[in-house]
Amino acid sequence: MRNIQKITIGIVIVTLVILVWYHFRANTKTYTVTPDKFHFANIDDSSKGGLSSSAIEIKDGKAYLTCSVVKESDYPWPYCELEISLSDNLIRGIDFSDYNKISLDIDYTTTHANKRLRVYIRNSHPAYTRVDEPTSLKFNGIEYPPGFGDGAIAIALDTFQVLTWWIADNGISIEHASPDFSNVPIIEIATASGVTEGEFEIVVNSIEFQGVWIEESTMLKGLLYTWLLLIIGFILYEQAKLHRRLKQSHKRAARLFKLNQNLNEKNIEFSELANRDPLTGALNRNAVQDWLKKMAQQVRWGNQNFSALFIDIDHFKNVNDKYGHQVGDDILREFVLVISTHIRSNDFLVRWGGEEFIVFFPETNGQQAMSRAETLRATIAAHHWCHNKPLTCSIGVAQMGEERITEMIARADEALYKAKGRGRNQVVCSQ
Ligand SMILES: Nc1nc2c(ncn2[C@@H]2O[C@H](COP(=O)(O)OP(=O)(O)OP(=O)(O)O)[C@@H](O)[C@H]2O)c(=O)[nH]1
Repeated sequence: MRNIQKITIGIVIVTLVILVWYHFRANTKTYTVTPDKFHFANIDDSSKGGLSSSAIEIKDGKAYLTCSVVKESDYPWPYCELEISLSDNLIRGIDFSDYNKISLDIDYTTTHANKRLRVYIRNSHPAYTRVDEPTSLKFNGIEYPPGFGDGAIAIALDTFQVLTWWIADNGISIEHASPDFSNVPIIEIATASGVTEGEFEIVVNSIEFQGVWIEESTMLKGLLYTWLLLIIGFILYEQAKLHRRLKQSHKRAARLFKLNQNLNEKNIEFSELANRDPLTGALNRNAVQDWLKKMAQQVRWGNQNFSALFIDIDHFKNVNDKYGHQVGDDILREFVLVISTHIRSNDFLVRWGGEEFIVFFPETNGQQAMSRAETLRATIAAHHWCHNKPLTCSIGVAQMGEERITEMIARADEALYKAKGRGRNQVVCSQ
């Protein structure tokens, strides 16, 4: 399996796991505020000159606050409340900014018509908190009717509001006028603001802050970016692969091109070799076969004269015997060179076998051929050879008549035979 497929399958599985995990709320985080962990205390207006009274009892992890609110005093806002200290000072509290709800399970009974409770989550900040002044803690507040036996009610923290009198009295800047839960040393649960008198019982069954480890939007963004990265990665990977393949195929094409060139060169070389005698470089029989057929046709149609010279080196065996085969080879090569330089460009010199050569003369009749044969014979006889000894040759001449090429060659051969018989180093023309 390709790597990209493995990565895709991996990310699909991770995506599904995250979605399932999110769906079943495994993402939820909680922070419980209980009397076991924190100090729960009762407060009432008696400390401020009021006549109200209250008592608190902690039992089975629950807090029971009973309270009699009495108005007949100079204190204008009688109340009682449950104060939960999350810290031993007003400066350092708990950071709940990562939570988005507070779940309150409170049973509330009262003789008063107002069945609501005030909940304050007090926040501390150096900008407005004074160490010895509890009212300087920010009032993030809400009022709600908890009911009795209704179970937990989750209240979104963003529904809390900062009390306007606290903002005004403390000269709070706009920057700090909005709810803040980043440093909470105190939570307060108090009777409603309009309460004047009556009997109250507040039972705090549980207080729990709720949040999520990862916000849904963050999670979705994360998944989206991961998929985008994967797609971009995939496109880049495919492009790189395509580029690589293209480069490889260019290289292959260049290699093939070179190979073809070499093959062509070799073909030319081989066909040359096939047409040439490897020792002397003179043409061989094969090289002139087609050309000879054409010439024979031309002669038959009366278009031209065509003659052949059958040339044989005299006593060549003696040369071999006396100077060695190697020198014999050198003389053969030299012989071809001398003849080649004394014939026309449209004449053909062919090594017919051993030390026998044929020169084909197109556009040449028997008389002209005799004359040129004589010149060649004289040139050979006058040449200064590599073994420093004179060398001669005998030549049989034939002009092509109404016959086949082989017949003309046979006649030239016969003439050569006659030349040899007459003492060599001479030219004899076939009649
Ligand atoms: N060095 C060399 N010798 C060759 C080659 N081909 C043929 N010969 C020799 O050519 C000689 C031909 O000898 P013969 O046919 O007896 O004739 P000759 O000695 O030339 O005498 P005449 O033709 O009668 O004048 C032989 O000794 C061959 O070995 C070759 O490629 N290289």
